[in-house]
Amino acid sequence: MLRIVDFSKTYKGGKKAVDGLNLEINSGDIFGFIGHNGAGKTTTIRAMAGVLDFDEGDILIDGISIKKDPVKCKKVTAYIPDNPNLYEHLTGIAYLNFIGDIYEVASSDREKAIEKYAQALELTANLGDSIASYSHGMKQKLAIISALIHKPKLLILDEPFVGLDPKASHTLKNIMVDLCKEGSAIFFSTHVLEVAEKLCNKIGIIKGGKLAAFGPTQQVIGDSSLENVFMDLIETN
Ligand SMILES: Nc1ncnc2c1ncn2[C@@H]1O[C@H](COP(=O)(O)OP(=O)(O)OP(=O)(O)O)[C@@H](O)[C@H]1O
Repeated sequence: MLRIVDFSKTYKGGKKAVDGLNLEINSGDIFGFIGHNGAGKTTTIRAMAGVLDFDEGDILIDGISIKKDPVKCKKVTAYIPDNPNLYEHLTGIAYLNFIGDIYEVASSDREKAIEKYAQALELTANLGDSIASYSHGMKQKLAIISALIHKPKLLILDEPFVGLDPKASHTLKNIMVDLCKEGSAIFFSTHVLEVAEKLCNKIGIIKGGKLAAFGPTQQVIGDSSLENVFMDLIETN
C-alpha cells in the first residue's frame, strides 16, 4: 500500500531532514513512526501526503508515485496534520460535505459515515455550529471524521492523540483497528510509546533523518519495551 524508496529531503538552506529512507507498509498494517523532536517524521509524512516536494527517491501509494500522479494518490489517501487547518467560517457539517464533494462520495455513503463517526466521537450535536467556535479537540475530531468519509486505503496521521480527551483517544484507536481490519493501512507518528507498542503491528524508529529500526513490533521490541529500545537507540551514536 505504501512504499518509500530511498527518500531524502533537503530543505532550502541545506538542512537534510530525511536521509535515504526505505520502508513498506501493507494493507491491514498499523504502523507507528517514532522519533525524537526534529528526527524527520513530519517531513516524511508531508512528502507522503503530497504537500511537500522532494527530489531524491520516491514514494508509492497503492503502486502509484506521489511525484508522477499526486491526484491519484490523494484520492486513496487521507492525511490529518498535527494542527489541522480547517475552514473556520464553515459549520462542521458544511465542511464535511465540502470534503465529501471533493472526494465525490455518494450522499448516502457520506451521511452514513458522518453519522457513524460523529456519534462515535460525540460531535453530532456540534455539527451545525461554526468551526470557529470549536475547541482544539473538537477541530481535531472534525478533521478525523473528514478523513474517514471516503474510506481511505491509506490513512496518515501526524500525532493524532495530542489534544484528544481519553475517551476520544480510545474511540480513535478502535476506529483505526476497525479500518485496518477492513483492509486500509495506517501510518501515524507519535511520541506516546505505550500507545504505539499496544496499537501497532509494525514500528519504525527514525533518528537524525535515518531509519534506525523497522519491522514487526514484536521483532523491534524483543524481550524489552519500546521505551527501552527507543532510549537505547537514541543514546547510542
Ligand atoms: N520548512 C523547513 N525549513 C528548514 N528546515 C526544516 C523545515 N521543516 C523542518 N525542518 C528541519 O527538518 C528537521 C526534521 O523536522 P521534522 O518536522 O520533520 O521533525 P519531526 O520528527 O516531525 O519533529 P517533532 O517531533 O518535533 O514534530 C528538523 O531539523 C527541522 O528543523
